[in-house]
Amino acid sequence: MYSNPQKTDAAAGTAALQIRDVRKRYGSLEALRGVSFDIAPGEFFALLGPNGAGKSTLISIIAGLVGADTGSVAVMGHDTVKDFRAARRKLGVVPQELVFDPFFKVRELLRIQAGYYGCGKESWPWIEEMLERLDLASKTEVSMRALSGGMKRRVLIAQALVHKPPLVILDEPTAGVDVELRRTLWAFMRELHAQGTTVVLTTHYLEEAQELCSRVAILDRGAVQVIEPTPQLLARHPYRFLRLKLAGGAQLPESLRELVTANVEGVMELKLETRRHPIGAVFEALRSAGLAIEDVQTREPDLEDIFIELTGHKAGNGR
Ligand SMILES: Nc1ncnc2c1ncn2[C@@H]1O[C@H](COP(=O)(O)OP(=O)(O)OP(=O)(O)O)[C@@H](O)[C@H]1O
Repeated sequence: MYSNPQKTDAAAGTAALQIRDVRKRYGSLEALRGVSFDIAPGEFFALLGPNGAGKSTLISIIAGLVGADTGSVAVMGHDTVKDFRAARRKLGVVPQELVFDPFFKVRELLRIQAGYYGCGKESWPWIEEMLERLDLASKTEVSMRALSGGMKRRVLIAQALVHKPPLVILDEPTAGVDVELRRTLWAFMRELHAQGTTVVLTTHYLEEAQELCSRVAILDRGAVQVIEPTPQLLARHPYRFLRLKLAGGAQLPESLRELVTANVEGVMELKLETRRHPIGAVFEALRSAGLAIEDVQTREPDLEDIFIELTGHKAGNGR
């Protein structure tokens, strides 16, 4: 079983991840402009942002793969530069890119990876458990180069977890993967989280972040725009959406047209600010214009709406 990796660190009150004023330039481009935040042990945290926001740069700095120009990062209290080895042992990163050694077989690769962290045969039962859980049991003797993209991603996930790190960072783990792997991965991560693992996730699928993560940071142009518990972020926007289809394909009265945010085959979506446009007033305007409603639905704003409002970008999964 996966023993609780968090107990000692949580008891000591140490942040799982502490980021202090991290800056990074690539030539004239400021990829990170002074990023600071903490993640507490046991959080399921979403790091979101449009393309180019700086998420992967920040993750590479946390993993010690890229150096920050200034600032510091500590994983479970271990500085990622001064105390690199200890910090690295506390961290598992599932990278966005499929990077692997093509010649190793799956089980062999995982055992070697465990060895890098100083874990010997005592880690083998955990490796076998992960092979089962990630549906890799039939691939243990297959070499990496012969695996499909989805299977390679499963191995990368196992590779990141091989030393049972208390902090796991997943960089776009579900980009381009099938529904089955997505389900397997989230069930597995939820279980590890329930046992004490701190999880940080970047994703363009905001419904995943909304469902899984208790707190969200939105990074944009190298800076943290917002960092809040998910329910608070969802609740602070005083509007809702009304989807309407009018009988006979009729058009809306002039006074309501400015509220339309989408119109697909006669189904219109209106964004209603709760105070300025009470729903009753919309129905009243339709009734006095002699218009009949064929279908109606309301929808609360979700993380995707809030992301668009804050960054001016779609997160990437469309709707
Ligand atoms: N090695 C590099 N050399 C030069 N510029 C880089 C390098 N790595 C990243 N950048 C630039 O830094 C900015 C931040 O990139 P980064 O990959 O961190 O963003 P991201 O939020 O992870 O984006 P995505 O969601 O597309 O992965 C981008 O403008 C990118 O082009």
